[in-house]
Amino acid sequence: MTEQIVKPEKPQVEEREGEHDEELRLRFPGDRRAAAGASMSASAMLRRLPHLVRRALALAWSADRTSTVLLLVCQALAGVFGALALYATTGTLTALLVPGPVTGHLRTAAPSLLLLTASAGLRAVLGIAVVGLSGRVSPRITREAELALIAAGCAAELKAYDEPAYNEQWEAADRGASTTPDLLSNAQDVIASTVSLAAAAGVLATLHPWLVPLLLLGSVPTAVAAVRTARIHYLAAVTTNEDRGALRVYRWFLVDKTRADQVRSDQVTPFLMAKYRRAEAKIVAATDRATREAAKVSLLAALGTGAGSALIWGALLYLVASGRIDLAAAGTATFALRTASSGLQGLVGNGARLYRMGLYLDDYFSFLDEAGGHRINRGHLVPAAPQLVEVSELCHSYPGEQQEPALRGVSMTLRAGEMVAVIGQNGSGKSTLLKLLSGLYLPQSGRITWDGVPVEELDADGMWARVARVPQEFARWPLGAAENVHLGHLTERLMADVEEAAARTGFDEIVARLRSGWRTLLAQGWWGGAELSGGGWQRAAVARALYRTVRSPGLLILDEPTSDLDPRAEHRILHALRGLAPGRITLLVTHNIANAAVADRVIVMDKGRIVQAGTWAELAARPDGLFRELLDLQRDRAVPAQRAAGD
Ligand SMILES: Nc1ncnc2c1ncn2[C@@H]1O[C@H](COP(=O)(O)OP(=O)(O)OP(=O)(O)O)[C@@H](O)[C@H]1O
Repeated sequence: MTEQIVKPEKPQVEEREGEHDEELRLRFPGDRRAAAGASMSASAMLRRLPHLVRRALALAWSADRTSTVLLLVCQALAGVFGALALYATTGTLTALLVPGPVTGHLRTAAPSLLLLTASAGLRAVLGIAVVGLSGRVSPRITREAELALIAAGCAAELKAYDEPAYNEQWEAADRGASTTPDLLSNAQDVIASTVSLAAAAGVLATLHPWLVPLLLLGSVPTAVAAVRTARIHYLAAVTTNEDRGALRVYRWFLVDKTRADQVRSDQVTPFLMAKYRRAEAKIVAATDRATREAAKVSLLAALGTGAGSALIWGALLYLVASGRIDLAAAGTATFALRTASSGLQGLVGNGARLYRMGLYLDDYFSFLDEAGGHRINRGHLVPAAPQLVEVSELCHSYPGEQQEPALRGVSMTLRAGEMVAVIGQNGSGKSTLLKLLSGLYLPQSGRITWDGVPVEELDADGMWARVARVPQEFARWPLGAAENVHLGHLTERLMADVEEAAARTGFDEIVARLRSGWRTLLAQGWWGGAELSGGGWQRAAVARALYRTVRSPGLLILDEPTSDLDPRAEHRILHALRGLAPGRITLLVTHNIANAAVADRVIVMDKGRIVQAGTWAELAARPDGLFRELLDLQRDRAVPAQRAAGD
């Protein structure tokens, strides 16, 4: 009998938005930033601009001094030659437009013509130099801005990442960083337009005193509209922050290698794509709204500008008709007016762009200064490896209305040479406790002291230098096998220490099977890269912590370090931990109650509290309590059917 092959149906996607269809929200709320942007008036921005331009110049300076100086010089000279060319043009026109034989006029106009040709030529050459130098400086500024942003991000306290506001500030700063090189070129354009406008206005002023005020009056609608539309677009960008953040997250989850298998086997693509489309639709709607609003403003401005033009050309006609200026002067004025209005338009357009960039850059530089208000700012005492760590009444809550406190009044004492196992159900606060003991979070209430000194008074880097840890979700660094162990912390016996740490976890056996051994890049998908098994990566993570103990850290903190390991590898690591225990404080979180027996003491956590403590044997001997319950459950492997059969 043959089985019929049925074409599988495409998975149906729930398109409806309901209570079970949550969108990514509130992680990137843009409302507060939008309010801040909306309240930043053009005059306030005008006051801040010199400061922002100075900082952008400082970035350019640190990126490439020579090119920055050359760029500024070339830009200034181009402006000067532009102005000279304009004066020479008006001189030429004045000489040519007077009545009489043209040959005579040509002779009179010759010096102006010569000046015009030379100035225009030099300006063109300088313009090319400016483009070339900008092309050189811009990518360097981008890199410099990016590095400064990354450094500021790394200088923030870990708790910042739990705050939605921090993510919002990071997003805004990231966008600001990408506008830094544009700010410089835009500032140059503003300078160039100003020079050209000033030159043309100078010419107009000599022809008749009315012309300049009229010209400026006529440009008011364009200027107001330019600033308003800049703000409209900025606000549209800011209020769609969370949706753009969501797009990035969906995109990343859909295309990243680490989840590629689940994307396929769970057939999640249509579902996430639908969410992607919904987020994108919101951005498009906001952008369309902004475009419509901006178009209305521009239309009104165009009407105003038209009226302004009519006014100035009417005034010029009146001046000629009433004999206040002659025909030659009128010709010159026409030319100067065209130059002036194109300079003015450039000034207004670039000024408005500068204003908009200023809003973004303000976000960027504020983040650099404060790391989103979370810059690490602790004491300066550099600690030695602690002999005694005391914890008293420690509490910790993560931000968010949904969150119960993760730790509620934890007290404990840890002594050098002691190994303590921490067990408890999921969410009982074990990892949070380890993060506080590692100095990654500071106590919100209660105290942690190292040899009597509160952790707030210790230098953060000095503290972390004393800690070796295996986090629950350890990094799979896209680095070489040896680099994955030493992470750039080089010891005198570098490879011997790396190999020794690896031998304690069995990572050495895995490396021995790699074609390029310790030099193998652990990043599949890159040339020469290799991928490890889950257990292989965990062995590397534990080897990394053990390598750090070579530099004698005082705390060895391991959060489920053997969860992915086979029994042989697990046994080897527990054995190694026991061997390393003298001389340091070792903390081991494990869900395998049997493994906790390697520790001198076991503490049991429940709902953020320590509910039991003692040696493994003492706790196991008690007839009740959470430890006993968890142990019994772990030992009970008879499924109900087997039990029934045994009855
Ligand atoms: N970064 C975070 N932001 C918000 N809440 C968090 C964060 N990390 C942990 N929590 C919450 O804090 C509580 C304690 O979490 P923790 O990870 O410390 O528990 P745990 O005992 O290590 O759990 P598990 O055994 O599942 O690893 C949980 O309710 C968890 O949802």
